[in-house]
Amino acid sequence: LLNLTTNNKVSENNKLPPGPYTINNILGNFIWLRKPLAELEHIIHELHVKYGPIITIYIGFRPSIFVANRSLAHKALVQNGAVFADRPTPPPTDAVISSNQHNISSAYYGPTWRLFRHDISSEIFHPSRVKSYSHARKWVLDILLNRLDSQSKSGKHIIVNEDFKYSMFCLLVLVCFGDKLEETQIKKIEEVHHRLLLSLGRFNILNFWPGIGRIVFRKRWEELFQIRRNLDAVLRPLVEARRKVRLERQSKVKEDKIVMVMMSLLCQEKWKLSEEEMVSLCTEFLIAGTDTTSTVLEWIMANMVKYPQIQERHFVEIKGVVGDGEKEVKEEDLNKMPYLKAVVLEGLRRHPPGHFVLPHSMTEDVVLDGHLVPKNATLNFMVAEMGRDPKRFLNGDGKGEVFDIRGIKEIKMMPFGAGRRICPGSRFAMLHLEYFVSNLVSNFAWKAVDGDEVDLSEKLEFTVAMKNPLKAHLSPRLSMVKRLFSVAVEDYNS
Ligand code: HEM
Repeated sequence: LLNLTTNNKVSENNKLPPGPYTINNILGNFIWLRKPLAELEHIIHELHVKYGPIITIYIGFRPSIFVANRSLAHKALVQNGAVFADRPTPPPTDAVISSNQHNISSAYYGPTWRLFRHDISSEIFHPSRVKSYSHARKWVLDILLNRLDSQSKSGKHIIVNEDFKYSMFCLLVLVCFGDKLEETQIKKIEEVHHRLLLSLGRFNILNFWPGIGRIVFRKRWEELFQIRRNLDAVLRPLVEARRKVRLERQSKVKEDKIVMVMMSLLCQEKWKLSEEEMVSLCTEFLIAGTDTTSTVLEWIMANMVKYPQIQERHFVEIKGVVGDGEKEVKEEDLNKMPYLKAVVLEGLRRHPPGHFVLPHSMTEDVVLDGHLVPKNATLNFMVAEMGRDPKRFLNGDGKGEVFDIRGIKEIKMMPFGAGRRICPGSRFAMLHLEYFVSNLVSNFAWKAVDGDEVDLSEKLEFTVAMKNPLKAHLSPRLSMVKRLFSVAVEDYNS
């Protein structure tokens, strides 16, 4: 019925979207596999200019189709969401970390994915639940402000990216395990995840002819298994401890409902997870949420430093909402700040942490824009390119319609993806971005380092990060009373 009504029916006339390689050749595959991702993005852009908004290349042994057009993305992901919501079989190295697709991002579009996704959306990312982690956000904000404050006292500039990453990581650890862990414990968990992220690129080659690769690249495989063992070693004790707490609390169901965190969810009988699988889901949660959010935070603050008028306008907005003398911007204040929301959206539009979404695949052969999109292909979307449309997100008076980041009616940009596989943490991430940006501006005046302009060039790490990390001078903001007092003291002294 869907095929008939949307004209997606495959006929013999439908061919793969155009592209440079129409036959699946081994040499071609190898060339693509050896290209760094950043270079690949540039080449795919050039191919779109030459062949149009939907193209095919061969990466690995199957056709890879790329879409660069927002309305085509909407047609696929939103209007025909179910057909385009599958994931390709992950490469063998991914299976080691994801415990054979026992996580949300790599699971096929089927009952396991539906169960994970439904529960995590309703129990962890539901607006009321997201609100209930406000104590965690305040705790982490205080850690971050204290770190920045003590560094700012030295009078030297600060490089903030490690502090941002650490804060986001602490926040997610708290939402994952429900306890304030010791700093040494958090550091250990962070270290193994960091090591995993750093090594991911090196493991790509293992997926090319994995059979032979197991012999030729024996040491690198061993390195991957060692990372998996390290993850197990730091996370399993926490998983076991949480399981115990849950057993002890079984008679007090209500209490457990209040402290619903990721681990409570994983321990549910219906999920039937082994400890190894729980570790994989925790790792996915921590990895998916940390670098993505902290990178965008750094990009937004970099723009605030480079364009002081944006920082000033937001500071005036803060003063209009929280009042003088009050430094903390509370979560309930955020909805009264349309300019802040526009700044965060603009940050996501210009600097999405992923320039592509995760690879999609199709549940059946289907037609998109007159082209065949076969079941065995992978499909991806040019997120960064789509966002470079020069539209802005603030309506004239700042009080108009709220911008829909999920792109249900129309996709204007898609930093979180769109449709059924849209990032389930998008609301959570947006709240964190707004809360941290606003409090960072409210507590400190951010200034560029003399002679060292903010450089907005990009570098591909796990996310697309700043090539030259943000450096800034931070000076604590004073309230009006304190400001008048310090001027009076200065006058008196002089
Ligand atoms: C600024 C922050 C973030 C950005 C820009 C972002 C972006 C994305 C994107 C582009 C996808 C792929 C969508 C697709 O394949 O079509 C995704 C998937 C996902 N994200 Fe996020 N994300 C962010 C934060 C988070 C956070 C905080 C979490 C959780 C703690 C999270 C968890 C996930 C998961 C589990 C998936 C897989 C969804 C699925 O396959 O069904 N993300 N995200």
